[in-house]
Amino acid sequence: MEPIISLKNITFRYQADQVQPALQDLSLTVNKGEWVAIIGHNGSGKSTLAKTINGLLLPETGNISVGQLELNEENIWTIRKMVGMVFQNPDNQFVGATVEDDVAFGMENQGIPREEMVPRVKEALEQVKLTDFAAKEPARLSGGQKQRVAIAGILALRPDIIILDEATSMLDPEGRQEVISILKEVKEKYQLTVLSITHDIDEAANANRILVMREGQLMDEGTPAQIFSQGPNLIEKGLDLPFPERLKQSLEDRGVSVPEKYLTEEGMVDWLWTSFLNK
Ligand SMILES: Nc1ncnc2c1ncn2[C@@H]1O[C@H](COP(=O)(O)OP(=O)(O)OP(=O)(O)O)[C@@H](O)[C@H]1O
Repeated sequence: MEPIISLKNITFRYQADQVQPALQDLSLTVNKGEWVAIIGHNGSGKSTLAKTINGLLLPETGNISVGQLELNEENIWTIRKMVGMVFQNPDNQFVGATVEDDVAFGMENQGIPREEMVPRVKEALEQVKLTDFAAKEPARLSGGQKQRVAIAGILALRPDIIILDEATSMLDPEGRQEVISILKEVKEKYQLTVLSITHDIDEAANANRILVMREGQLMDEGTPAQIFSQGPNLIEKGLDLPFPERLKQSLEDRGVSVPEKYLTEEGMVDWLWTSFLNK
């Protein structure tokens, strides 16, 4: 496995006299092609972490590497090109008068020639399934469509890493699913590394690994199955319980003995089927 993001002993304070740093001696590695979800309560340092990775915030101690580069003032712009960020509020991310202008905006900023921009906008819109919306005003789109436009704008810049900072938290369930399914597709197609900060169980379930933050530090990490099987403790860690786990608890409360291992929804249906319905 090849590390693509590496943080070593990062401490960050917003004010010099802040007693509890936003990030405290934090070390972590994300491998190329991995999807890592970061969960944790409000204020645990997740957004701060995301902003240190592309140099929006500079830590007071520690080292950050992205790809082969150690983040410093000289290569901060190279690193920003490697890392695309999607933020929480879809309405704060628009600059273009139409969807295609918006997707092209980042490329204009990078001075990419027009003849290259045009096919890239087309491809990016195809990828997020919004080709028919190219000439529409962004304000007319749903929340999920707006976040897909934001993703298209990033894809057009050909990044190596996409960081989503609660990018699905303001969306309705349908919009959330749209965004998650697009992300899965583009991650595979472009071999991207994905870092998603989320409270949403479905989004976290797609990760290869979940990191749990508390008070600026990592307090736990594991596969989704390992983390989800912690049951009610998950709520403490900033996630809602997955449906099969909630169902297991209700059954247990009613005296039904349930498997200890984590069950996906499919696994739960199989188990219910074989345990009860066949009897
Ligand atoms: N601009 C700021 N100025 C001062 N303190 C800040 C600022 N932004 C965040 N903090 C503080 O830094 C700590 C970490 O905040 P951060 O936003 O990284 O947490 P988070 O886990 O992303 O929370 P949320 O889920 O609410 O976004 C918190 O104590 C927060 O109050």
